[in-house]
Amino acid sequence: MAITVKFSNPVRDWIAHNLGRGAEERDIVRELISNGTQADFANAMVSAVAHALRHGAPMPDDKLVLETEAPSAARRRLHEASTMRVADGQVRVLARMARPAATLLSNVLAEEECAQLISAARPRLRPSRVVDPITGLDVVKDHRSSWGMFFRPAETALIEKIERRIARVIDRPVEHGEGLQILHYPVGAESTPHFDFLMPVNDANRASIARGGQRVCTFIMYLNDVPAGGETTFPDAGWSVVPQRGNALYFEYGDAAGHGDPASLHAGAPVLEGEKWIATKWVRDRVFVPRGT
Ligand SMILES: O=C(O)CCC(=O)C(=O)O
Ligand SMILES: [Fe+2]
Repeated sequence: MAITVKFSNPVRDWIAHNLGRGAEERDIVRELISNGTQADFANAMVSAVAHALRHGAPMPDDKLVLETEAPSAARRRLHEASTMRVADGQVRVLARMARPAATLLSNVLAEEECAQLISAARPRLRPSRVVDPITGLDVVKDHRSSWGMFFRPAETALIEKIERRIARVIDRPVEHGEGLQILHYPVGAESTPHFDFLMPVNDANRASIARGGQRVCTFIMYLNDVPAGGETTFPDAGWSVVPQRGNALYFEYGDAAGHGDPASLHAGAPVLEGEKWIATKWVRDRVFVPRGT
């Protein structure tokens, strides 16, 4: 069974125009969502136009036919036990979510490890860059932006130890992980709604997918307590996770056919008081080869 949604031609042309300028699909989806389009539809509209452009197929005209069957929800891979033994401790499961498939964990990082990650990252932080959905250019946003840096895989003994622990918890090979990213959000900074999976609409994303396949899951570790704000929110699911030092949020979005789950749309809410530090590990379908190696 399928449903038909109205898809006005000016919106279609606006999407095609931005794809043609090299804007990322996820940024165009985000822009549509912030203008009131439901996430599933925004995703479907942008995919339909991108598909037509890529294959020289006719553009959708005035309407879009969607299969009513929901994209298969990512299968939750974390096992059912309430605790998981790792080399140097025990990770505890606090909560689970069916869609997006997600698990909230505590006792993932020790207080000392959080402090060490922050002090190793601090001198290497750079303003986070985003792709402008209109121009497709990589730009530093404004004062609301976060600051970030990447560690190389296994860069130090501490990073290697944490990467092995994550691999054990999520039951995927350590080699499938991208380098660990540290993000720092000062007061007022946020991360607007986005998907973590990569849309193969520009050269950078296609090259990235070629270096390890699609992203399939995300593991966010909270390095400090945030006095107010800074939750990781899932607008479609109506769920938000409060940052607490040492906890981690795991969520999945890859299905067997390599499609991202639209329910995995997420954001970092503005920090209202204090600051927020997180460490994120994005995990690929295959062995990830870092750029320039
Ligand atoms: O800041 C957050 O809580 C979300 C971060 C995020 O979306 C990411 O690292 O991919
Ligand atoms: Fe994200």
